[in-house]
Amino acid sequence: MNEHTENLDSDDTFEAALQRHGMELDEPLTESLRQYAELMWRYNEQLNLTRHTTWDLFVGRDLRDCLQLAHLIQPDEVVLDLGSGNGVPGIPLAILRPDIEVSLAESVGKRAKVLDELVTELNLAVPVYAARGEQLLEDFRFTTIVSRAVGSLMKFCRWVEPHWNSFDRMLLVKGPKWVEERGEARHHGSLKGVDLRVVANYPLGPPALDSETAEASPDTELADQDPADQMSEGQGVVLQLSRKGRFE
Ligand SMILES: C[S@@+](CC[C@H](N)C(=O)[O-])C[C@H]1O[C@@H](n2cnc3c(N)ncnc32)[C@H](O)[C@@H]1O
Repeated sequence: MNEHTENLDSDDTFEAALQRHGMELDEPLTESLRQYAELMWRYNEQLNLTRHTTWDLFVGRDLRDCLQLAHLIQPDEVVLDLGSGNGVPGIPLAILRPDIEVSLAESVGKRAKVLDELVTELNLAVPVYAARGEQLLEDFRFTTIVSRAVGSLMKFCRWVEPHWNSFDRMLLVKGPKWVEERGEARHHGSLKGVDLRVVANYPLGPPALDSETAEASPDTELADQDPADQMSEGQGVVLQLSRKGRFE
């Protein structure tokens, strides 16, 4: 057991955490999500993937963000999780919404390999690409790109700028710093021609904490860049970015 798993509270249960956070899920979904978290925690012993190693953190941070996204996606959508890392939000989204197609893009090979093993063990039809998400847009089309804790708004706008024909919209999970990021992106002209809307707004802070933006660096262990490092009170948001006049 390493430092990232030793906090596991064996007295806590998934069901109790769901109840504390006011979430109700059907039994088959609960079982699949439990299996995902437990598998991810097992891989976490070899490769630091997350610091969310309690049911409270898994439910209050990871699942909370994924449920917000799950409500925003239309039936039959084709979704790319860009910068999937430990599988959030893509894997829970694929479990919560079996009617949509989800793919994962992860630029660091060893993390992509773990994601591949996770989806295989979970029996999910979810392709995993060991690639930069924006490069995938050269060959594939998606209706929605989802992402959490991968890069600033400005960075995302720059990555996808040449590829707007390859997707309809992005749904980015952000913490309270999104306002600063919007200022930076506007300052650099990155939001020109982009329609930016807040499509979900939900409280952060105990017991449901934040999924703040962490800059992704391939050289850094994933758990060291974990959104939990930047916990703060306030509102979590899902931002929708689309090309002006092209997505209603
Ligand atoms: C901080 S982790 C976030 C993981 C997960 N999305 C979450 O919310 O917990 C960011 C991940 O994005 C990956 N990444 C960064 N830029 C990427 C890109 N352009 N395409 C694909 N993966 C990328 C990094 O390797 C890292 O695994």
